[in-house]
Amino acid sequence: MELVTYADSEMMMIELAQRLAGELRQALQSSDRASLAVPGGTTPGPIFDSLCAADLDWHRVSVLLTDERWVPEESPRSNTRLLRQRLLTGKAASARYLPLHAPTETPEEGILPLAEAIAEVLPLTVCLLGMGEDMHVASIFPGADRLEEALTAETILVPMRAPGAPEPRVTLSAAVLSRAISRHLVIVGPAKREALDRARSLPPEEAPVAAVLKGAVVHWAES
Ligand SMILES: O=C(O)[C@H](O)[C@@H](O)[C@H](O)[C@H](O)COP(=O)(O)O
Repeated sequence: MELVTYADSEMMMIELAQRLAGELRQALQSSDRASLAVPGGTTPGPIFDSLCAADLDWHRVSVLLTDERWVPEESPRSNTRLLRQRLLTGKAASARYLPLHAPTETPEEGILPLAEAIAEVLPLTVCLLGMGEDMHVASIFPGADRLEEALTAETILVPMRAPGAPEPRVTLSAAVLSRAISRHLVIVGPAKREALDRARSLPPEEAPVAAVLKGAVVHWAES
């Protein structure tokens, strides 16, 4: 992996948005379509605010989440809601959105058609990832019920229940995430930097992020 450090997170978010847009633009020069997977959580909002204004053929881009909490879109915990408010707006409003949530009670009941639609845009052209201090990536948590499947199976989408996650989740598998043509991990603060350093010498069962680090670019700002 490559580590890029920034003087402050505000600059990092702007530069990273430009880089992601540049990679998508370049991919669209040689392909009809490109795909972009992004995380939810609290970190990527400012990246979305810049990226949604990028000048590119958004109607040829499929956008999806790396993982979603199984909650209705009206919930403040919904990553879809974050995406609609801050990424799928402005110029990016014409992107094709591939949902990771369906109105069923459990993810098991709803994910099959979602996974079939995602299969059509693989491998991902560009994948942005976040990471938790517990070294989870997307919703692949240490101690989760289907951790092994998410780390080793060829499945596209895996339902997940984890001790640290208040509701069921659905996540792209490590197989899908690690095959993205371009992979970026964005983290802020000393605690996440320490977690990243720890993860580099741990097996993915203990530090799931380790499964996607090879060939990735990590972007870090102290604050
Ligand atoms: O839905 C989510 O929570 C995410 O996609 C998740 O993988 C996130 O990237 C990390 O938990 C970091 O979250 P923060 O950015 O909030 O620290």
